[in-house]
Amino acid sequence: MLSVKDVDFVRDGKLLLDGVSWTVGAAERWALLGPNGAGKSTLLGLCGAITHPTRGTVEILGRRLGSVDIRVLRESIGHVNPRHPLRSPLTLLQVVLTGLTGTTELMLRWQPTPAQRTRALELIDLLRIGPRAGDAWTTLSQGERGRALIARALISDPALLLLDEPSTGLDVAAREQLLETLDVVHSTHPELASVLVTHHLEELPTSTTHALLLRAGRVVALGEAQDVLVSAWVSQTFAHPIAITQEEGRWTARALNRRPTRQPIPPATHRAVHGASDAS
Ligand SMILES: Nc1ncnc2c1ncn2[C@@H]1O[C@H](COP(=O)(O)OP(=O)(O)OP(=O)(O)O)[C@@H](O)[C@H]1O
Repeated sequence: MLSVKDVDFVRDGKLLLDGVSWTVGAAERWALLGPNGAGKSTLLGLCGAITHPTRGTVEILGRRLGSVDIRVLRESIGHVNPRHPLRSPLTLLQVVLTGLTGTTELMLRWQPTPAQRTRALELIDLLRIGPRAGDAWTTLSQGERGRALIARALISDPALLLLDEPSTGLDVAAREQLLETLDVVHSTHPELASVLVTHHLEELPTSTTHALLLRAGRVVALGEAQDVLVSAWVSQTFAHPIAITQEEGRWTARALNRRPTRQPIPPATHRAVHGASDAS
C-alpha cells in the first residue's frame, strides 16, 4: 500500500523528516504518534501525495511519487482532514459526494449517478449520521462533520485511508462513538489500510494493528502495536516517563513525575478534609 524509503523532507532550510523508512501493507491499521512538531502531518502529506520528499522515495499503491499523475493517485487515497476548508452552504450528502470529484465544492455541471447517490447514502448510514443527510454543513456538530468526512473519504472506495487527528475537538462520548465507527469501517472494509495520526493513545481504535512513533522527524520505533505502544518507546518518543496500559484493546497513557515529590493538597481537598474533621 505504501513504501517510504530513506526519506528526508526539508522546508525553509529545516529538516522536518530525517531518514524515514516505513512500509504499510494491505489491511494494516497504523497509528502515527508523536509530540507536537514531530513531523506527523508532514509524513501524512507525503502518504497522501500532497507533497514530495526532498530525498528518498515514496511509493503509494505501487506507484512512485514524482513519476505518476498525482491526481490519479489521490483518487485511490481517502484523506480525512478535520479542518475541511468548505465555504459554500452544501448539505452533508453533497459534501460526501464531493469525495467522488476530489474537490471541496460541488463541481459545476457535475451530477452524481443514482448509484453514486445510493452509495453515498449507504455510507452516511454506516457512519450513523443518516438522519442528518439533508442538513446544511454549517449546522452539523464537529462529531457529525468528522463522520461525514470519513464517508466522503470512503466513497471513492480507496485502498488507503489517512486520518489526521480525527478526534480533534470531540467530547468524550463523541470520541468513543467515532472510534467505534472506525472499528465498524474496518470490519466492513477488511482490505483497507489506514494511517491515523494522533498525540493521544486514548484516541486509537481497537482495530489498530501497527504503530509508528516519531520524534523530531525521526522514527523512534515502528512495528506491531503491542510491541511499540509500550512505556519504554512511548516515554522515549515524548521525552518524558509515561506508563502505558492496555485493556480490552484500548490504550491508556499516564505521565509519571520525573522525580517523586509530595503532592501539595489542592485547596478544595484541603477544605473537605477540614470539613470532615470539624464535623467529627
Ligand atoms: N512549510 C514549513 N516550513 C518550515 N517549517 C515547517 C513547515 N511546515 C511545518 N513546519 C515545521 O515542521 C515541524 C513538523 O510539523 P508537523 O505539522 O508535521 O508536525 P506534527 O507532528 O503534525 O505536529 P502537531 O502534532 O503539532 O500537529 C514543525 O516544527 C513545524 O513548525
